Amino acid sequence: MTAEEKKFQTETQKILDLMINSIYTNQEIFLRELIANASDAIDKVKFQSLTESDILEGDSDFEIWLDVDEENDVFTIKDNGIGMTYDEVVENIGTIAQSGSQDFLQKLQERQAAADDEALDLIGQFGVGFYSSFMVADKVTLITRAPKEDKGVKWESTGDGTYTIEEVDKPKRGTTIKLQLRDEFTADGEELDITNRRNIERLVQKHSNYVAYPIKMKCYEEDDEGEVTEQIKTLNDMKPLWIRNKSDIEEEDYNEFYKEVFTDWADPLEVIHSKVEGLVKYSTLLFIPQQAPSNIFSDDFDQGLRLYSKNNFVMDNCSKLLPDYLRFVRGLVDSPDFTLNLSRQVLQDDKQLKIISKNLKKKVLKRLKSMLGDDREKYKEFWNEFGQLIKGGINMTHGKEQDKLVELLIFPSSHSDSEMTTLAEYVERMPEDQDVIYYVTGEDETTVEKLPQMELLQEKGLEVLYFFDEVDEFVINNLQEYDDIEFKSVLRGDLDLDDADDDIDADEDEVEELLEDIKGHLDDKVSDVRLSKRLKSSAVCLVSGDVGLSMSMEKVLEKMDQNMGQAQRILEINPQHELFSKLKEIHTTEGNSDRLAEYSELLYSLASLVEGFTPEDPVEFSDKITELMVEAK
Ligand SMILES: Nc1ncnc2c1ncn2[C@@H]1O[C@H](COP(=O)(O)OP(=O)(O)OP(=O)(O)O)[C@@H](O)[C@H]1O
Repeated sequence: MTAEEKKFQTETQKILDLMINSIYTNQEIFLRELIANASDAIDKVKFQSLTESDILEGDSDFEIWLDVDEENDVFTIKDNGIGMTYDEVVENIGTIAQSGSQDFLQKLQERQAAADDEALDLIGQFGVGFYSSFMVADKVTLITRAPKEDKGVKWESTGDGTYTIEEVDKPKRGTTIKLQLRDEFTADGEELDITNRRNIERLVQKHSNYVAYPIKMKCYEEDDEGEVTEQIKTLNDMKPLWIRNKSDIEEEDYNEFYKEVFTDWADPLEVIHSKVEGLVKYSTLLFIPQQAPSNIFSDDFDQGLRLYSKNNFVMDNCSKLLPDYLRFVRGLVDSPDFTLNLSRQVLQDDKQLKIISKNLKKKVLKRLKSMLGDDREKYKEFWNEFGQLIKGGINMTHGKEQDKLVELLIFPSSHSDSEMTTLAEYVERMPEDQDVIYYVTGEDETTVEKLPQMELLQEKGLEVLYFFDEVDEFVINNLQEYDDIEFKSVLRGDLDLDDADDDIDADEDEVEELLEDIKGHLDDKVSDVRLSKRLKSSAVCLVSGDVGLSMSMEKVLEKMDQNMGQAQRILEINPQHELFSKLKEIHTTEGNSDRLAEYSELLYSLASLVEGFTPEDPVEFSDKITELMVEAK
C-alpha cells in the first residue's frame, strides 16, 4: 500500500497554522502533552489486558522512552501503549475531536474578535495535545501499531494542510513519534535546545515527574578524565504517593515526599491523604506545615494547591481550592476530571472544582477538630503558627462555616497556667449562676493577672479568658456570643456581680458630689467617674464603656495607623481603699479644691499607666508624685 495523502480538517489546520506561525510562548509544553498521551495509551492497554491477557504479546514492561539524535536534530518519544489502528489514526490525529482543542479555538476566535493581544497566550492555558509538537517541529512522524494488528501505520505531516498515511511494518506494539526539530530548537538555535539531554531531563522533572510509568533516556556522563559513559536514566520520580494505598505508606514516605516536593526542611505537622470516588473522583494529599513561612501574610505568598490529572502536572498554586484562611495548607489534588490544559479562567466556574473545594475545606477543618480533641499539644503547635489565620477566617465568614471555625478557637485562661481552653470547655466549667464569658485583654499572663480589674473575679474564682493576641477582641466583637452566652470584658462597663455591692461608709449625697467634682476635673478625659465593684486592693482603674471601641482595640488600631477615635473611658475608684477615704476627707474639709483637682489628674494618670498608656505630660506627672512624696515625710 502506498502512502495516501489526506487533508486536515479546516479547524485542525487553523490550529496547526497557529502552532507553526504564531505561538512564541510555552513551547516546552509539547513534551508534557506527548508524555501524557503515551501514559494514557499505556493505561489503556494495561486496563484492556485485565480481560484480554494475550494483547500484551509478551511486552508488559510498560515504559516511555525518549531519545535525541543530536546529529540530525530529531527528538523521539516511544511508548508500548495501546497504539492505534489505521482508522484510529485518521480519526484521532487528522481531526479535531478533542474538547480541549475545540475550546481553544473558540476562545481564540473570541479573543481575536476582541482584538485581544493576549490571544496567543492561550496556548499556555490550553495546550492542544498532539498538535503542540508543531510548535517545535518542522515535520512530525508517527508510527504506531495496535495490539494484534499485523501492520503498523505511519502518519507524517509538515503541518502544511495535508498529511500522508500508510501501512508499515512495526514489530512492537505501541507508538513512536519523531519530531524533526525546527532550527530554533536545536543547539544552534535561539530557543530551548531540545537536542540537549539535560534540558529534556529538566522538562520531565518539571512537568511529568509523577507519571506512573518510567520515562527513560540514554544519558552520557563525563568523568574528570573526560571519559564518557553511557547510562540509562529514569528521568521521573514515579512516586505519585497519593495514588498508593494509605496502608502501604509509611510516615517517613509522606515526610520525605512533602519536604522534597514542597521544599520544606521540616516534616509536616499533619498529613491528610484521601481518595474520593463519587460524583467527582479525586485523590488528595494535603500537609499542614510545622512552621508558617515568613511571608504567609504578604501578597507574594504562593498560596494554593497543585493540580494533577492522572499524575500529570496541570497547575501550581491553584488558590481556588481552599479558602484564604486555610492558606497554610500545602498539597495537591489529582483528578482525572481536570484536563491537562485547565486554564485559570475555566477554573473560576468549574463545578467539579467547587465540589472538590468544599470537600477539602470540610476535610481540613474536621482534621483540625480531631487534632484539637485528641492531641492538644500538637494542636497548640498548630495554633501558635496558624491560629491567627483561623481567627481571620472567623471575621471573613458567617453561618455554619463560622460556627465550625469558632470550635477551633483556643485561649489561655485563668483556669490553668499551661493549658489553653476551647470555648466549649470554658462553658462546661461555668458555675450555674454565671451567665457571661469573661475575658481580659493584655500583654501576657503576668500583666493581666496583676490588673486591678481582675481582683474581684479572682476572688470569686471566676474563670477569665486571656486575650493576648491583638485580633482576639475583634474576633469576639464579631461573634458577639457563643452558645447564646455573651462575652464580657473584665475591662469594660459594669461587671454586674451582685454581691460585690458592699456598703459604702459615707453619706450617699456627699459621695455623689465628690465623684461629680472629680469628673468635672477630668471632663475632657473620662465619660464617667464611679465607685468600683470590681476592685479589691487597688485604688483605681480605667474601664471602657460597654459598647464601641475598647482601650485595647484603640491601641491596636493606633498601631495600624487607623485612627478610629478614642475608646470611652470610665474611671473607677475603690470605695474600700484608704485613698478614697483621703479623697472624701479633702472634699469634706476643702470642698472642690485645687488639691482635689490635682489628685483627680493623678488618679487618672495612675489608672492610665496600668492600662499601658503614657500620661499626657510625664514630666508634670513625675513632679507631682515627687511633691507628694516629699510632703509625706
Ligand atoms: N501515544 C499515543 N498512543 C495511542 N494513542 C494516541 C497517542 N497519542 C495520541 N493518541 C490518540 O490521539 C488522540 C488525540 O490526541 P491529542 O493529544 O491531540 O488529544 P487528547 O490527548 O485526546 O486531548 P487533550 O490533549 O486535549 O487532553 C488521543 O485521544 C488518543 O486517542
